[in-house]
Amino acid sequence: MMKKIVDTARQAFATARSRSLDFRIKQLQAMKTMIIENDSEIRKALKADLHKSECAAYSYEMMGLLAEIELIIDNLHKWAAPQHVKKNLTTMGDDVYINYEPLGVVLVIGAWNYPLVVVLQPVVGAIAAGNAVVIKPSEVAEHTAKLLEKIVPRYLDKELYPVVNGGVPETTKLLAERFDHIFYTGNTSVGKIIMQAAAKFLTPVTLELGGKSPCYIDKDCDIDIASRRITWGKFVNCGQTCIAPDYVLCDKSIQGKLIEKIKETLKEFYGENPKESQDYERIINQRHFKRVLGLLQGEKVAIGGEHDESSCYIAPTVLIDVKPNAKVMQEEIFGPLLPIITVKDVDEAIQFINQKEKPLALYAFANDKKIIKKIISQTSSGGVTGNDVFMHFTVAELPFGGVGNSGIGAYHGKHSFDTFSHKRSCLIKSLSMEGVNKLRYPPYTQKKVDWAKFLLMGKVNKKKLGLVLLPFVAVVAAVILKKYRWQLAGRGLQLAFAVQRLCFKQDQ
Ligand SMILES: NC(=O)c1ccc[n+]([C@@H]2O[C@H](COP(=O)([O-])OP(=O)(O)OC[C@H]3O[C@@H](n4cnc5c(N)ncnc54)[C@H](O)[C@@H]3O)[C@@H](O)[C@H]2O)c1
Ligand SMILES: CCCCCCCCCCCCC/C=C/C=O
Repeated sequence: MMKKIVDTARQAFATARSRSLDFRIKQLQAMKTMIIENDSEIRKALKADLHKSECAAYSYEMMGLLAEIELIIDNLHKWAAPQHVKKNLTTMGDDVYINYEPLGVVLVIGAWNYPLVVVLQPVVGAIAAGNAVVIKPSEVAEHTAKLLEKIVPRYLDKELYPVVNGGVPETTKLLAERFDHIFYTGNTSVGKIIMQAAAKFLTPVTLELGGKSPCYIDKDCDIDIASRRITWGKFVNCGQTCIAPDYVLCDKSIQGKLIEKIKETLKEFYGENPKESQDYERIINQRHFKRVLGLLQGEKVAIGGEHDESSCYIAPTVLIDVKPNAKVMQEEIFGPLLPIITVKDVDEAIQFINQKEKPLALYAFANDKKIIKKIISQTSSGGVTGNDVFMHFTVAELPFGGVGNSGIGAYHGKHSFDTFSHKRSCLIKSLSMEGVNKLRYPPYTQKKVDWAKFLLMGKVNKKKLGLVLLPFVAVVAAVILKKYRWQLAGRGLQLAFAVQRLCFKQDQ
């Protein structure tokens, strides 16, 4: 069955219909219509999967997706146009450019935490670049997965963009097929399985993974503001956000104030009892509920800790005086627990961060921007936001992706288009002016080497410079005199090559 789906997509790609820019734009417009016309079904599915409110479903998933589609539609002609490049003296008369080409049949595998946007946003980039795309939503967010299987074929080309649902056995079968690119979003362990499967066919991969994103708070900082921003980023979607601040590093002297402010903010955001708030999500399933709860064991709870297995509810929870070797510090939390670890200064924080795998995001709060710049220059992470959380993710011009254990490659906006395109180097020469090529043909002489150095590397023999420069100056002048540009440019080039031939004759 998987073979048939992939073969059909490949045959559809071979018809070349996905290469037409008009076709790509129509498919992207159809996806936009799909989101708008199925607005309420999408919100219902996200509510059923993660208890997302209608507003959160729109602002954290649909809005970003619609913005991405619009950005790509508006820019596609510009991005897909051949990109002419700087030439050297031997290729001056040639057509030299980068051609953006689709890769072929791409597999997009999504995760469950933002199950609409993390599946469809890469698909938007892959369609924009002209590919066929096999879409594999996460089975863990089953309502959204089923909805996508139902609505995508109603709006998009069924052969080019099939949706495949299923769990590990189905995905394993899918991975046995040959793809031209695999774009995977999910955890690092499965990322390794994806890469192994891709290696069999030398298929390139983009791996959008996770990790423990640190958050440093300098003691010279507006704790009130920092606490509000961190509370938002940590507890939105019940902590199940790839770029959520995983843990806080701060001076012991500010720990008390931080807790007090987070407590106040939680009350403001979610009321006295977050369980009753429309805006507080749930853990995706019992397996993850048990996993997150297991990380609480033995820790000192300063805020929260309440939980209810039947509804997969875990209250926003803050842990204090957490030891660096605690269980909660050994894996990405991906739930509403915020451990605070005290450090004596920024250097100790940097050392702490650098002892761990490179995270997907890094946050630093400080009044003094130099401290933030110091952390940026002495650590590594997929992305950084200073004095806030998440915001680098929202800028389409910034590539979004990890580094090291947090991922390979990046996407968003033009970066998505690039990820799913092959940049093909193209050079088209005229069949005339063969004389110029003499220097590359044997028998070789030192003179020929000198000429090659001049023409390809710009290394100049000063004696000949004046003689050779003259005709090229003519070419430049011709370009300036637009009216006669082509005739004069042609004459100038002929003259330039004639002079070169003459020089050769003298040299031989
Ligand atoms: N970088 C990002 O953009 C981003 C976004 C969202 C989530 N994440 C990360 O994803 C993780 C959470 O997602 P998850 O991994 O629990 O999601 P998940 O369980 O939904 O798995 C992701 C996908 O991998 C597939 N899969 C699972 N096991 C597999 C196997 N053995 N072989 C082949 N395919 C398999 C699933 O079917 C699913 O489609 C976190 O680490 C989070 O940080 C990263
Ligand atoms: C009314 C609320 C508007 C808030 C908009 C902020 C958007 C922030 C986007 C964060 C989305 C994170 C998606 C993450 C994927 C990884 O897990």
